[in-house]
This record gives sequence, C-alpha cells and structure tokens, in this order.
Amino acid sequence: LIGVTADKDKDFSGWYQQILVKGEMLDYYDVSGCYILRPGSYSIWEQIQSWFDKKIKENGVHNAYFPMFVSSKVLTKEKDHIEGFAPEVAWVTRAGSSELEEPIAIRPTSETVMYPYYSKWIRSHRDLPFKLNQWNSVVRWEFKHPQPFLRTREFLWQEGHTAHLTAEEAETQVIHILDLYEKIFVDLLALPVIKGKKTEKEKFAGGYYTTTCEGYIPTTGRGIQCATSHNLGQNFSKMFNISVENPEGSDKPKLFVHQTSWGLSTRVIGVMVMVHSDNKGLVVPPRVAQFQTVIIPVGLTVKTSKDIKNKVYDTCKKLEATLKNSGIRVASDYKDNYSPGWKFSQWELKGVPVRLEVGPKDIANGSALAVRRDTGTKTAIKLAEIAVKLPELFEEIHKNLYETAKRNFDDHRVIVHDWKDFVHQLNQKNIVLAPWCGVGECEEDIKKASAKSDNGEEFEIDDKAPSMGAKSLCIPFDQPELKEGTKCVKCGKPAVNYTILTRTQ
Ligand SMILES: O=C1CCCN[C@@H]1CCCn1cnc2ccccc2c1=O
Repeated sequence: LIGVTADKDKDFSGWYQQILVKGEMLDYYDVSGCYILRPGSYSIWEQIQSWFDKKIKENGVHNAYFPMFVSSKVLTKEKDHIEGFAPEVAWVTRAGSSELEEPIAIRPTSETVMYPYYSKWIRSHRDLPFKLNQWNSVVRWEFKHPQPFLRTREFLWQEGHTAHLTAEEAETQVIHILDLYEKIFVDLLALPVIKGKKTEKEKFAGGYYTTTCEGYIPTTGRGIQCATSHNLGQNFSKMFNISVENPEGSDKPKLFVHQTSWGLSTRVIGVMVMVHSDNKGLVVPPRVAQFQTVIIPVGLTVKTSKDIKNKVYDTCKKLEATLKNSGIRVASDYKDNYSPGWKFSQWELKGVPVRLEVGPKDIANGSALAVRRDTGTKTAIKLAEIAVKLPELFEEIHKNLYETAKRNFDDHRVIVHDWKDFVHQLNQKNIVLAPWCGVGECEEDIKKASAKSDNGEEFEIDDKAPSMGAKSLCIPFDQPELKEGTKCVKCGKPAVNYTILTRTQ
C-alpha cells in the first residue's frame, strides 16, 4: 500500500477513491455501482446502528424483517407513487434457465411491502402507535455516475415506518427522528447539518411533507441530503386501507392512521470522509473510528540491547491491555519488517485519530508520545494517566473536527436577494439562502438559469454530469427574517420564505 497520490482540491474524485481503497474502507466490485464495505467502514456503520437502534427502541420502535422481493402487482399498486421511480427498480425475471411467470422486483424501499400487513395487523386504535424499523439493504438501479457510499446501486440503511391515531402524534414522531438524525451527524460523525423542509418539488411524492438533514461538501461547494424523515399524512393509509374504528364510537366513520417513514443510509460515511479527510488519507472522528488509537514501538535499532527491546514491547503490550480494559478501541503494530515512519503513514492513511509512539526514551519518562491525526500535534502522556487523558484527547479531536466543518459550512452560506449575484455565489462554492416565491415552475427556472459559469458559458445539464443547475436543498427551519415586500430572487413575485439553493453532490 503506498500513500495517496491524488490531491483533494485538484482531483477530488480520484482522491476520494484512493483514500477509501488505500485506507481499507472499501473495495471495488465487478458489478458497476456496487462496492465492498471492509471493516474500516462497516465498523462505522455498526457504531451508527448501535447508537440509533438504542434510541429508537427507547421510542417504542421494534425491528422486523420483511422480504426483499416485491411482486409487480404490489409494487405498482399506486401509479403516482411509483411512476417517478420506476426506472430505478431492479427486477428478477428468471431463475436458473426458466423464466418467471411474473417478474419480481427487488425492494427499492419497503412501503409497498409493509403496508398491506399494517392494514392486516392494525385493527384497533389500541394497536396504535405502531412502530417498526428495518435494518436492511435496498437496490436502486441508478444510471447517474455511481460514487462510493454516496450513490450506489445497493446500499445499507434503516427504514422506519410508524402509524399514529392523530396528525399531531405523526408530526411529533417526524421531528423526534429528525433530531436523532442530527445527533448522529453532530455527536458521532462531527458533521454540521441544516434541518429543514423539502419543497413540494423535492419532497417524497407519496407523502404529505418531507423533513431533512442537509450537509455541505466544502471541496465542491455542493449540498448533500444526509437523512430524511417524512410525514406521510394519510396518503398511504387510504391507499392501503390502514384504518381503525373510531375511539368515539363504532357509529362514527373509521379513522385512517397518520403515518411517518424515515431513513438514513451508509451515504453518511461518504459525507464524513469527504468533509474530514485530507491528502494524507482518511481522518475518522474518534467516536466512530474502528481503532481510536494505534500503539507503535519506536527508537529500536540494530544496536538496541535485547532487554531494552523487550522492555519496549512489554510496555506496549501492557499499554494495549490497559487501554482495551478501559473500553478504548486500540490497535498495535509490532511488525518488525517496516520502519516506524512507514507505519506512521499507513495508520495516518487509515485515519486513526491518535498514534501512540513508545520507545526507550518514553519508557524512561514513563510516558508515551500521542500524535493527533487531525492537527499532527504531539503530546507526551504519562502512562499512569493515559486511560483518562486519551479519552479527553478524543473529545478534543471530535470538537475540532466538528468546529472546523461548522465554520466551513457557515462561511459558505450566503444570503442573496438579487439574481445577478446568484450564479456568481454558486461559483464561489457557496450555498445560497434566497427569498423565494414558493412556485414550482420558478424552481425549474432557477435550475436552468443557474447552470452557468461566471462568464455565462452554459453547462449542459445531462443525467451523467453532476447537476450543474441549482435546486432547492430545503427550506431551513431556521429562517432569516423575511422583511415586508421581499421579492423572489428569480421571478420577482412576493417571497414566502427563504430556501437554500445549491448544486447537489
Ligand atoms: O426516503 C424514505 C425513508 C425510508 C422509507 N422510504 C422513504 C421514501 C422512499 C422514496 N423512494 C425513493 N426511491 C425509490 C426508488 C424506486 C421505487 C420507489 C422509491 C421510493 O419510494
């Protein structure tokens, strides 16, 4: 494994691929758009899973597992729900050498799989609220350029689906989950996100409204959707007849339940890598890193006496045991066929938050030299205190990663009122907060009119190239004050709110 040869700012996609493969998070697979998640990334998914699973169980959600296959009849039950997505659906048409009577779809999401059973199982209002979640994978046969973690034909995610007696309860559920998502980003992945509501055009067409956590990729200046929590209203319950008798009396009309559905996928690992990693390789936030620290013996040469060498290895092994016993995820690298310098670069490539160097001098001082992956700063830590000092260092690193990303995000979010500034700001890697009329066609015009460089050259908007037209990312919950008479940035009609407009990753 050699170092990273691509530069993050000059060759972003080459850099991204290299650090994922050389950092041993992922490998390429012979089916296009599919990737292998190696322990370095799968362990991060496990950290996210265990944190989120505990939280949703506290919220009364139960995990279940439904089949990955959906019959054509069931999948296409509701025309308008599926029409926009149909091109992405993968179908099984043959088994062995015999054609199937009916093609069977592989789930792209599980509403149509689950809701016929919600209708069957939910009979009385006493069965409510009804909350299930699946940890599974889904398949969407996208034709846009695949990107590891961000756009893959199969991905791991969780999909939660709840049913409630009242609209208020559904509303509360949507926001509760969105707040948990925000905590995954801020507290686990050290990623700042903006919470908001999707526009009518960008929302999940089958739902009532969609709320979202949106992130920012500084290198490209693009926004990226990181997680969604939908209020489905009663659209699906009317479609699938998920109803209960009226608690006020059987003479009253039956009530269709109010539903929510919410999902977060392994895409978040890609966002974390893109935001925090650098030209030396991966930088993994300590709370999710597969290994939070790695112990590397140093200062041993051919001239080092046997007993000094043994003393160094013994100290390392004791240190390893001490750290493991205090719940720290620790690796060690005692290979005798690589120099310390070589090991340093390999473990920096893998993004381990803190390297601990232990050599004859350190032992003499009863300390180890801690080297931070995020800033490179070195601190000697007394071995006697290391089980306490190291977690404090992890917290400092998490805070630094988060604050750096937050500053970057905040510094690249600008408010624009005049269209003439709009495209220029997009081309400055900024995402734009602009007053907007709320009219769908206007959103279309913005997309077309913003696919330009500063000197007016048109970017062709085709499905292959990343979309150069700006679209609305979300209407942020945290709105600037909308002054009386403010006009839409594009069409000049009265603005109804500020929306975030950006090109998307
Ligand atoms: O986001 C979520 C969160 C988790 C549960 N599902 C919702 C909505 C999924 C929307 N969607 C997204 N891609 C699709 C692709 C093919 C068929 C159907 C769909 C589809 O319904």
